[in-house]
Amino acid sequence: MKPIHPDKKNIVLRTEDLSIGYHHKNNLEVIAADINLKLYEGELVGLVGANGIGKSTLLRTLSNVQPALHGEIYLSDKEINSYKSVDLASQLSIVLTEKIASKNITVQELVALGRHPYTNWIGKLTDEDIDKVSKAIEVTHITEIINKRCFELSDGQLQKVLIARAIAQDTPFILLDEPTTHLDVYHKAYILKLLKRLAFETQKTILFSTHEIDFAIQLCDKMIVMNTKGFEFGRPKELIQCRAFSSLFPEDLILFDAKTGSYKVRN
Ligand SMILES: Nc1ncnc2c1ncn2[C@@H]1O[C@H](COP(=O)(O)OP(=O)(O)OP(=O)(O)O)[C@@H](O)[C@H]1O
Repeated sequence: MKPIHPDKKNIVLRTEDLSIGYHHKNNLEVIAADINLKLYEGELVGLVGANGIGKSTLLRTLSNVQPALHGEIYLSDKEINSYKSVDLASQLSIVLTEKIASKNITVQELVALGRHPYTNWIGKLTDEDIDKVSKAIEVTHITEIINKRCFELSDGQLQKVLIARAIAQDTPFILLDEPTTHLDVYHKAYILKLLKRLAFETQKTILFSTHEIDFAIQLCDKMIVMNTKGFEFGRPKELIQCRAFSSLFPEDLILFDAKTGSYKVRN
């Protein structure tokens, strides 16, 4: 597939003056403010930042799991709060690091749950649903484990199955919270390359949070770097040039090496 010229791509997610955070009794805890983002179709976007900086809070707010403190979120040009939940599920899929409620179901059944927004009230799958489930299983390379029950899976296998469920859901926008936690270095790269391929081949917009900053720099089209002063958004090369990664952590222990795009421990 040929890459589409950026000017011809549609905006899938847009935020206007978004503030995220929490209500504590009479106080507001603002985690980040003035977030103005535009994510286009076909982009793989990595969200990075130190522990507790607000990555999960941002992902939960963008997926309408928790309310924004201020500002607007537009998904496919429609304000996110104005979607009925079944319509939102056809626009947006979320992969969280949550435990599966019923681990007794098979991999095939779990992936098929991704078709839930499109099935009738008894959940009967049409030929199109079955086709989408098969394709999701194929692209995530989980064919060999489809009959396993979810409690039998390793963390890495389960992670791939949850991604397959999101692919079967076939939404223009996919959000993933730390999809590579618990994976070995090979499978971290495998999952991130799979997301990259998906964004490119299916023109979906994929936003994921990660602590694998060096992999994200190598693979992402754009990145969001959250820090204590706010956030920076752009192509990895531009972010390296404006020293966004250098100021991410205190420099007493580790230093960002702009040449290799990775952190080095100070001697
Ligand atoms: N449900 C909650 N109620 C109140 N405060 C919360 C809640 N969840 C998270 N926070 C606070 O919001 C801030 C951001 O947390 P968040 O989980 O978004 O960070 P994160 O960047 O995803 O962290 P990590 O990399 O450690 O997963 C933290 O100070 C956290 O204590």
